[in-house]
Formats: sequence, C-alpha cells, structure tokens
Amino acid sequence: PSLEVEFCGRLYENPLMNASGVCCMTTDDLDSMARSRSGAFITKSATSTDRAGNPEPRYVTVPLGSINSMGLPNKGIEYYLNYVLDRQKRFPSENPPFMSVAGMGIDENIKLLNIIQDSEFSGITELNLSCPNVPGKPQVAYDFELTDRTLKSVFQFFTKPLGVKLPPFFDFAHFDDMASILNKYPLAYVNCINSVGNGLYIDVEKESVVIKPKDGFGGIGGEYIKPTALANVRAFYTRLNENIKIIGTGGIRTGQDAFEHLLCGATMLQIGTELQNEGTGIFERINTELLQILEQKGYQSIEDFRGKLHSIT
Ligand SMILES: CC(C)(C)CCc1c(C(=O)O)[nH]c(=O)[nH]c1=O
Repeated sequence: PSLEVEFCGRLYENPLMNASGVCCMTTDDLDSMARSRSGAFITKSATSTDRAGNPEPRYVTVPLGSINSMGLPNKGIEYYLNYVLDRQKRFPSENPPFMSVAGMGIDENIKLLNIIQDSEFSGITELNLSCPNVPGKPQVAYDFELTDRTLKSVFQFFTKPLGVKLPPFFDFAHFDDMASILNKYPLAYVNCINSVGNGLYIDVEKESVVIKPKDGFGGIGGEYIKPTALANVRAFYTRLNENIKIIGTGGIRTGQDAFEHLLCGATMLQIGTELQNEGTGIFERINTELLQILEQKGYQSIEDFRGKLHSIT
C-alpha cells in the first residue's frame, strides 16, 4: 500500500506534517523538518515584525500532553518568506513549505496576506484564526461575524491556495454556523484543531501552575484533545463542500491515531505535542505504523477509507 496523497493539486509522499508552532521557529528547525520523513511542513505563524512572545516557562510537556501560552513568538514574516522562497528556488521539483500567518487583528492579517500574494511564493498559506482580537473580545474564530468579514476581505485579493486553522468547537450550532460561513469562500482547506484553549495544569507538590503567562492558563495539546480533534474533523468534513479539504490536528501519537483522523475525513495530518516530545523521527515511526494498519486491513491507499467512518445503524 501507499500513503501518497493529493492535496491542493500537489502530490505528497505521505499526509504527515508538523503543526505550526512546533519545530518551525528557526531555519534550523525548518531544515530539520525538510530532512525528516514528513510529507510536508509549515512555518511558525508569522506576524509583521519579529516577536519575543511571552516570558518562560511558556511551554510545558505533561504526562498526557502539553500546555502552552507562547504568545506568538516568531521571527517575522520576511524571515519565513525568505526561507520558503529560497527553498522554492533551490528545490523547484519539491512542494514548497506551507506559510502560516497570524495577524494581531484583521488589518494585520490583510497586510500579511498581501505580502504573500505579491511574492513569488507558490505554496499553500495557512491563516491562523485563533489569533487574538481586541482585548475583551473572543479570538477571531469564536467571533463568527468577524470571521466572515475577515474572509470576505481576504478573498477580494488573495488568489493563492489558502487554509484556515480553527480552534475547537463544542456545540452543533457552532459547527453549523461556522461551516455555513466557510462554505461561502474558495478555501483550500480547514485545519481542525488548534490547542484547546485556556486549560490549567497544576503541579501538586508545589501547589502551583506550571507556565508563567496568564496565571498558568494555556492551550492544551496531546492525548487530552484527540476526541475533540476527531469530532471537529468529522463535523467539518460532513458539513463543508468537498472542495474544502480537512487537515486533522490534535492528539496524533501513533499510526492508529493518524488512521482515526483519516477515517473522520482528514486529508493531511499535523503533529504538534508528540513531535515536540519525540523529535522528527516520529514521522518515520508513524508512517510505518500507519502502513501496517493499511496492510492489516487490506487497503491499497488512504482513498480506500478516508472519511468512511461508520455510524451505528
Ligand atoms: C494563541 C495565539 C498567541 C493568539 C496564536 C498562536 C498560538 C500559540 C502561541 O503562540 O501561544 N499557541 C497555540 O497553541 N496555538 C496558537 O495558535
């Protein structure tokens, strides 16, 4: 069997890639992703200028996953754009890396996407809609009217392949409302999910939180969030028109986890927490485990089962 997938008109040797934020802050990180057995890779969400982000400790690995409040540290969009354009020139036959952007508001998102639109970048762009809004209002993706306005503005000028990174939703009315907004736009994909927001992890011995920012509140990743990630992948897969693909992110630690996301309808798969724990060798391991599952089940390709999760009749 083969793990080859077609995504946005390009062929990838396998569906695995890093989640934006992990193993993608520096050119060394990105080069290690390029050397790995991942099928693709993506930059850290970029802002207009470089950002130091929040004070440390700001990312902590915990037994069942991770908690983070990084605060969008990144080298700025020119740094990442230079990297991906250089790779495009040096390896013209390869798929370019994905570019991720996260403006601190709708105006910066428009500015960042105009920079990409006006560049030679021929790859796929991911717009992080978990980006913060004005203080006191929820993140963009939890403000449906603002999401609609943002996408309407973006598609006035952006003609390259664009996906959006979404936080988890938990209510069918929200799945329905968000899907009806997203279906209005020529999106290449939706990436479900970002970390589960504002969790709290406690060190009982110290009777303390474990990260410094926000009194210890941070995004949760890892095993904790797989059921929520799978549900969001399935909910959008069954609601969005078939031109909008799904990237599944959240709780992928084994070939089986990868298989579950594909069964729910994902086309590409992103790994964050477990990549942070294990390093880029994880891509070889999960590709091997996933291939074993296809062999055991007699599947020749992912197409044979993608999205074919059974309900109980
Ligand atoms: C949470 C934001 C800082 C608004 C965006 C960047 C981001 C971060 C981060 O940089 O803190 N962490 C995540 O788990 N997901 C994200 O999307």
